Amino acid sequence: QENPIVLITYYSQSGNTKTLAEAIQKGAQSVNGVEVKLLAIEEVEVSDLLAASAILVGSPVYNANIATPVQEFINSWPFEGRPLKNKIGAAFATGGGISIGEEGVMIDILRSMLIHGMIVMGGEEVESAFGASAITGEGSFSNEKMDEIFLNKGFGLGKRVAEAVLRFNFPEK
Ligand SMILES: Cc1cc2nc3c(=O)[nH]c(=O)nc-3n(C[C@H](O)[C@H](O)[C@H](O)COP(=O)(O)O)c2cc1C
Repeated sequence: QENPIVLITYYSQSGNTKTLAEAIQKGAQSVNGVEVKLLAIEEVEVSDLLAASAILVGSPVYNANIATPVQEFINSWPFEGRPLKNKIGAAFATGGGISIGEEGVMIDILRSMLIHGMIVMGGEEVESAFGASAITGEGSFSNEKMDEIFLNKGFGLGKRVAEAVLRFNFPEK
């Protein structure tokens, strides 16, 4: 039998959300028994969504909201018959500044997932309760390299989602 698939997908203009997605990928890959796929949203086919047992979606914060291409991507998901029901869902986001949008963006993503009947979850620690988020442009977090604190949140989210997939092992609809 093939391993269940964890799909990590993101939109990223300047690379930050992709970097966080890669940390999530490492966390998911640290769990034996799952296949991990990392794709930009524009590369995702409906078949990728249907084949996945878990879907993690990441967006940059744009004017305190989810980036439009990410919302359009989610709006394109198949809904008739609710084929994404019972898949595990999680969110991640990067924002330039502290407390100017990332939490809202993650909640927006989780809300859309709930409409699809997905089972949503957050990260490992209370600091990633809504998902993994990173600040990329304020104070000491404006470095070229993403701060370790955020990469660890990403790793923890990926690991937790992969473990949940194995634990629940939802039957395919
Ligand atoms: C049009 C636009 C609007 C933005 N608005 C916000 C905002 O409201 N709050 C915030 O924290 N960051 C904001 N940012 C900063 C981005 O969220 C941040 O740089 C993010 O890490 C970019 O992700 P990326 O490198 O994956 O494209 C904005 C960036 C752009 C381009």
